Amino acid sequence: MALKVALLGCGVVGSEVVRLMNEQSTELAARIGTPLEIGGIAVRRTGRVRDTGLDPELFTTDAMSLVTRPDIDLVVEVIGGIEPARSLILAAVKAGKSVVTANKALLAEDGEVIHDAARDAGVDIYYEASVAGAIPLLRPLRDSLAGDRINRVLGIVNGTTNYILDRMDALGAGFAESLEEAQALGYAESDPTADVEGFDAAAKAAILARLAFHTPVTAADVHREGITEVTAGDIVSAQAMGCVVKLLAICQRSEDGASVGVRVHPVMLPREHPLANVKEAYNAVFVEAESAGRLMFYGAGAGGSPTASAVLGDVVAIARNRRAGTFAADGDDDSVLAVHPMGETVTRYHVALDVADRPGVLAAVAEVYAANGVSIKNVRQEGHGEDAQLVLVSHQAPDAALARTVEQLRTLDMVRAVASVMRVEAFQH
Ligand SMILES: NC(=O)c1ccc[n+]([C@@H]2O[C@H](COP(=O)([O-])OP(=O)(O)OC[C@H]3O[C@@H](n4cnc5c(N)ncnc54)[C@H](O)[C@@H]3O)[C@@H](O)[C@H]2O)c1
Ligand SMILES: N[C@@H](CCO)C(=O)O
Ligand code: NA
Repeated sequence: MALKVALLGCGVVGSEVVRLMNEQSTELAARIGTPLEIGGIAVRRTGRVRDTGLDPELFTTDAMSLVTRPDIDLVVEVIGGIEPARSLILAAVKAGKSVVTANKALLAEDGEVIHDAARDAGVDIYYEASVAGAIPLLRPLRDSLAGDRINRVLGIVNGTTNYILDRMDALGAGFAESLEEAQALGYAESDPTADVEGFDAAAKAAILARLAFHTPVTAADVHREGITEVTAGDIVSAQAMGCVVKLLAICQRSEDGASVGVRVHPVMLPREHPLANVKEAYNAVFVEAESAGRLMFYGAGAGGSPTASAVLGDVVAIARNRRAGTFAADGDDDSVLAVHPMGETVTRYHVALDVADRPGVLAAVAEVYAANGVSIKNVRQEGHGEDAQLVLVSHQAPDAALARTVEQLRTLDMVRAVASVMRVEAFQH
């Protein structure tokens, strides 16, 4: 008997899922031990002629009836957004169907409800495509690393912003013109807010943190800063330190192990770090685990066919589970660690100050750092006379103390302007 798949959404990803299921039907059937068949495709409008080679009767606008149809075994949700995706997934799960979804926004907002429902119903929910597209990442975190203790995850999980920052680094271009170029090439959407403001990366950070630390984390727990304020001057400052600027999703266990911090913001990263060499719109995730050490996962984070590859991998995994008469309950959130606020997260700051080159300036600046309990790692001066710049890199300190330091530096008479402020990341050990 064929395994019947209901497809919800036939856009960029959905249409590639259809194409690959058709093209690889023989291989997929061999791998699963039974043929895969598309039982129905939910679309917003059925009017358009579709170039899928499929029976037009398969298309429906009634997604709810499709997901609960008794002959459907498995539902693939590639509509995106919160509703109706959430109601459709919950209805499918309650009707005993396993689900594959690429929907990071929904999983980051309401993942626990969906995972609990799947566990209660004894069905699978797989979502490899939701973070870093084609890159096998979530199942390695969930399965291969289940015997280890993960301390930190650093990820370039948004291709659009990586492309923009890469152009700024390579060409000295500004943010606005790099964004325009990304849009012209089809990397950035016409409304790029979710990417450039870090919402997309924050949703992915929540999903990664949940899997890495076995604890519930939602998008609301993630501190988020995008790249719209990164200037050509920041990039030059980074280059002067042998760094590149990257937008990172960072999920980090606190030193005492009692809590986790989850954040998305631009960082300066030394060029020798493997993530610094992730160019264009590629994604990569760097995992630091107690026993496994440093691991990196690299590849295409988006695009119809890479994302469909991850979706189909999940379909095969679920099909194999079904044949074995089992399902793989997702991370049972055994830890329930607190998520600490950004102010308590330990970070380091790079700060460049436009100052006049006069006696007492460095002392006054150093005093502000000292008053906030922040130790300076190194300081250098660029230029001289009225055009001097002091560049300071701090040791690690709570982010709140560093942010306070910068605010107080702004009020010093001898500081003409705070030219660049950015957190610095490096290898942890
Ligand atoms: N495109 C990528 O590279 C990529 C990568 C990783 C994850 N994803 C995720 O995959 C999902 C789909 O992304 P996409 O790029 O294919 O989006 P898309 O906009 O191209 O496709 C979504 C499709 O769903 C349809 N749709 C909307 N509401 C519907 C409804 N109620 N019933 C039936 N169909 C409906 C839309 O008409 C559209 O054709 C999203 O969750 C996205 O975050 C996409
Ligand atoms: N918009 C995302 C792709 C989908 O996750 C990116 O730029 O990486
Ligand atoms: Na992935």
